Amino acid sequence: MTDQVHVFALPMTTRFRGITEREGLVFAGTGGWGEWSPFLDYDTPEIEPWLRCAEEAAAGDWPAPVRESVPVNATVPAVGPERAHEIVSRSGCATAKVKVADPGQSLADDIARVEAVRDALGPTGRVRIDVNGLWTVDEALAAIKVLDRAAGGLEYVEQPCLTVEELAEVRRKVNVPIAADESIRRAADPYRVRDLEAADVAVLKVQPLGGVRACLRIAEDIELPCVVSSALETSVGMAAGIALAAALPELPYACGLGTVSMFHEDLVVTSLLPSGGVLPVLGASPAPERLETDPALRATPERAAFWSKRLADVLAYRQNQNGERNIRGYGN
Ligand SMILES: O=C(O)CCC(=O)C1=CC=C[C@@H](O)[C@@H]1C(=O)O
Ligand SMILES: [Mg+2]
Repeated sequence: MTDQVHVFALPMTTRFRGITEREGLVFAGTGGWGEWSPFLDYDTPEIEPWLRCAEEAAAGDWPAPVRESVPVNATVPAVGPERAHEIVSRSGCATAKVKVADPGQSLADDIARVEAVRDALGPTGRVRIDVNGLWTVDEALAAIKVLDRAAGGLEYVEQPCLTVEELAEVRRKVNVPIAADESIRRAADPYRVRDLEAADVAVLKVQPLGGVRACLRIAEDIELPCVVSSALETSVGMAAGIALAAALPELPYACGLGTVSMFHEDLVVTSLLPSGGVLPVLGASPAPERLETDPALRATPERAAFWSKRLADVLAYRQNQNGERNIRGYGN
């Protein structure tokens, strides 16, 4: 791996998505820096679009923004009510997304967390929940009713169940809007959500879905209001999510792009952390300056070797698929 590709490992302030450390790699291109940081449990075919997003950023090939800042929601992991209240109060955001249905936790834990978030936001704030597909339809119908009351009204429920068919059934039976996340970014056909009338909102994550331009095409074709959400990127990769939120013709929801706050350290000196509930739109992704000054942010040689092989595997997969061997716009 040449010296323009750096593997990072950042400790997180709290467990989220089952991890407490975030790994990935960044590489320089002619127009900026790309971050390629697919989750470790994703296989080779699924992580290829993540690389296309990083290549687009490194090439500086983002479409023009239509706004200068984007509204951001606070993100509340499956923590206790006191910590949840603190996260939201400190965020400066008027919207909060609350993780619920975390394995090993109870509905009572979720109720307490959601009630604390409502208390922190006040009556005009917006509360959404994210289930990551972990409820059955019956569990969803019961839990949504209870959590809608606990929240003083939910803005929407993200991915209450695993399948598109289950989302559609829940949507027909509840009065709370349904947002589709995994049913879009992990689906062979992201438009089944539209075809089965399974959601009211489409969640777009720029890395899993292959970049800003790819997401704009999905947004145009899926015929649903869209919200942008991160894949827990550092500030280098977060710039791409902001670029997507900045380029969407309509942006009716605060975006889940405040997750750099989950890292103890960041790759850039001026982290992309929301101020007053918004993030500024950047023309290009920022350079990971701190990798030069703080070697502790770099991954171990063993992990760097893991990521080097992961990159080689996805490039070999790409070659088998369509004959391209190198990172687009960047020779190895
Ligand atoms: O949308 C947000 O508020 C933050 C991002 C977020 O919730 C997620 C990021 C990546 C994977 C998941 O853990 C989760 C999600 O499902 O949206
Ligand atoms: Mg989600």
